[in-house]
Amino acid sequence: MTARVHSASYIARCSYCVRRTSVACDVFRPPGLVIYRPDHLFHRAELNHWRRGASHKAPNKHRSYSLVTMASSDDKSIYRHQLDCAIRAVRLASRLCKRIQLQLKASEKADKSDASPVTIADYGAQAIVAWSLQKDTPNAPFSMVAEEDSDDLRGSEKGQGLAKKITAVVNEVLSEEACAGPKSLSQDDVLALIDSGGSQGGSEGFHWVLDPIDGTRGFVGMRQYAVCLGLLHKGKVVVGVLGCPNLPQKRIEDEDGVGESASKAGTDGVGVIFAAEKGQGAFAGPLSDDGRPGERLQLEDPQDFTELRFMESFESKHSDHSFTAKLAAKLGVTQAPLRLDSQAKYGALARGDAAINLRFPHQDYREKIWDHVAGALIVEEAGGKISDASGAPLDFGKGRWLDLNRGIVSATPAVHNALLKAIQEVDSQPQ
Ligand SMILES: Nc1ncnc2c1ncn2[C@@H]1O[C@H](COP(=O)(O)O)[C@@H](O)[C@H]1OP(=O)(O)O
Ligand SMILES: [Mg+2]
Repeated sequence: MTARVHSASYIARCSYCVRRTSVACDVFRPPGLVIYRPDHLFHRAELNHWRRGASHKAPNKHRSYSLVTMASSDDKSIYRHQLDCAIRAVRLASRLCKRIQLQLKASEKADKSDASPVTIADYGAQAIVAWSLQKDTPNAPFSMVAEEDSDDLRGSEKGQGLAKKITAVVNEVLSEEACAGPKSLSQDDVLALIDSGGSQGGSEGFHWVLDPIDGTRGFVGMRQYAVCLGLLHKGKVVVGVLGCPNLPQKRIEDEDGVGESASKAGTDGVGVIFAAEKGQGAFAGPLSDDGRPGERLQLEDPQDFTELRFMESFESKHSDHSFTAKLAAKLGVTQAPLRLDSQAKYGALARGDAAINLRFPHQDYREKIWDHVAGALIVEEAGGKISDASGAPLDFGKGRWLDLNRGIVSATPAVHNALLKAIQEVDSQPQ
């Protein structure tokens, strides 16, 4: 279909390698569809600049071309680059979390009711993700909707003491990173990085969405937790990454596979990263490897609903276990539920450890977008479905909150349909 194919090169800043570089414009198809080499993606601001007018010149003297519009294939190239940035950020933050959890585990005298280790890990992971994303996209406008802010770290003596410890551990982790350079971050740098997560999000533009440690109770309890990072574009999730340092790399057969798993973190077979890009599938792989995870995930509906298993929160305070038991009975499910903390459940669903993930918080709990953005895309890209309890899609473009009917259900497609029906039936039963 291509009328004529030109090839050209010009100088631009490549946001992949961050250097000024001569880049081939491999294919140019009138009336203006431009496809860039996938390994050299341009900074968004430059793309926008080119986008604005109907007839911009390529940014050097070599040749001029009419870059009329960037087709959606270019958005996809941006997503691919952002996915790589997100994977790097999540791996780095997971390393920080793992380090703190193992210290907590090793300390005989650790006071498990002391909230400071998880606090340090939470803030530290947020700072590291912000640092890594900003480093990888140096000229892009940066917007991040994240759970933490530094208010509690600035005023009191205790807060300042925590800020000092957070800064130390962030620098410790960065000092092992070749790309971090020799300069360490000051306490003010770290607090500013934490506060860069204060965006309100919305349905326009790009927004990173971060839960630095999802499942804080799982983290303290040495069970499951996840570093969860997603990217919204025009209110839709286009990139999702979950770092699950304590999740077995093999499918979980029963709860014994995930009990107190912190001691196994970092050992062979433990620690998984899930990654998905809109329209390009979901993948899983070892958290300790480099690069994109390689195992493609593809969900299939089970033949026999009685054989399937559902997942729910480990904490009964977070999801109504008695309601989910009624739903399971309605579907004819006989297996005991798999109870896991955090969005690790979405990853486990996407790779087929269980066919359903149910979340029915108690009344008055208001969901936040960072608790579902990354996991939702991973489930959908693996071929699953996610919605609220009425079947409505989740709208992540309304700000920091996720307002919905009640509950969030995700499952393989046919099971999801059956679930929505079962919810209606259980709801209409006399109490
Ligand atoms: N009362 C609550 N009801 C429902 N979810 C809650 C409640 N309190 C905290 N959460 C959130 O539930 C998520 C964990 O769910 P699960 O138990 O399924 O792993 C976490 O994001 C946690 O928030 P936070 O991240 O602030 O700890
Ligand atoms: Mg959370």
